[in-house]
Amino acid sequence: MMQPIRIGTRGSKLALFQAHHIADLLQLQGFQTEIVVITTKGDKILDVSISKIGSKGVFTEELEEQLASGDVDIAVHSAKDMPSSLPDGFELISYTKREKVNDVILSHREDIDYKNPRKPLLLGTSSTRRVATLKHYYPHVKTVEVRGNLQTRIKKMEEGTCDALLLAYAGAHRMGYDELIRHELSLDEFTPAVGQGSIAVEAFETLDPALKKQIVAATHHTETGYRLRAERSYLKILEGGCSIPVFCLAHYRAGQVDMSGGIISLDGKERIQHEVSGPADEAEMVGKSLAEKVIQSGGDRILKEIRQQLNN
Ligand SMILES: NCc1[nH]cc(CCC(=O)O)c1CC(=O)O
Repeated sequence: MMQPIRIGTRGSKLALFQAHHIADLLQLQGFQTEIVVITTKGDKILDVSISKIGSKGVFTEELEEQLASGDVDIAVHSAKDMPSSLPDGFELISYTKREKVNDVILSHREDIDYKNPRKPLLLGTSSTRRVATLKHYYPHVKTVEVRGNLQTRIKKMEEGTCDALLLAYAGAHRMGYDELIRHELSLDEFTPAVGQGSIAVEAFETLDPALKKQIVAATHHTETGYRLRAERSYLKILEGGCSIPVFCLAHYRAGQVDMSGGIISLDGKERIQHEVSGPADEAEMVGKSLAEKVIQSGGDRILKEIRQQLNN
């Protein structure tokens, strides 16, 4: 009998949900699966903001060690959490069908009105993109850093740390918190982070090519793939780790990718955004052309300033 496909994942509820989703897709094609939980540095360090630890690899390093040693066949991640370049030999081989990509406001309270400057509001988030975007469009909204997994964040909100949380719809939905969603934020203002809403499968170069092909066939969503390739190519040039507020969203339409994306200064004062379109089978080129447009119109200066501010 064939060995089960060993799926490496972090142990958070969201990560396990995502790993089980991949397992389900593989089982539908007749594969046996086994889920292997791996603890990463990022799971252990809870008291320091990720933008200060340096985002690179804190949630992926241990998973990649086990991929390289062959202890697991694939690793499953939120596509959004994956750096734009992976270490040598590693590859994102598939992306699942993308969830709704919006950010949402989650709260037990029903009277959350983020648009009204006369209503004080304290939003919990730990994303520099979301904080800067709020400062830009809704400067009256106060923010407080709330870290940890979704369950921890909700607990902190219940303890009074904040009135509401600003999160990705995808995570809130996967964790079953739909009934707490009070607002779905517009994609024009809160353009999501690259890859938001899709689950990525990572493999090492030693994975058997025939098996790899079957895993891709079982888990990959072609349109999402074009969108994410375009967005990740944009991210690669902007070198935006998750601490740098770059944003980008690609849509797929009749063989084309249409992209909108940019960068926002940490204080929210400057926001650059551009749009590009191009053939989906040249998604990387399209992402690159968007990056060049953003860089040339002042994005390089904003990026430099952000790097300096984060290093202080
Ligand atoms: N930054 C953490 C993270 N990574 C992926 C998700 C949600 C799921 C997704 O976007 O695919 C979240 C939570 C959030 O941003 O609110």
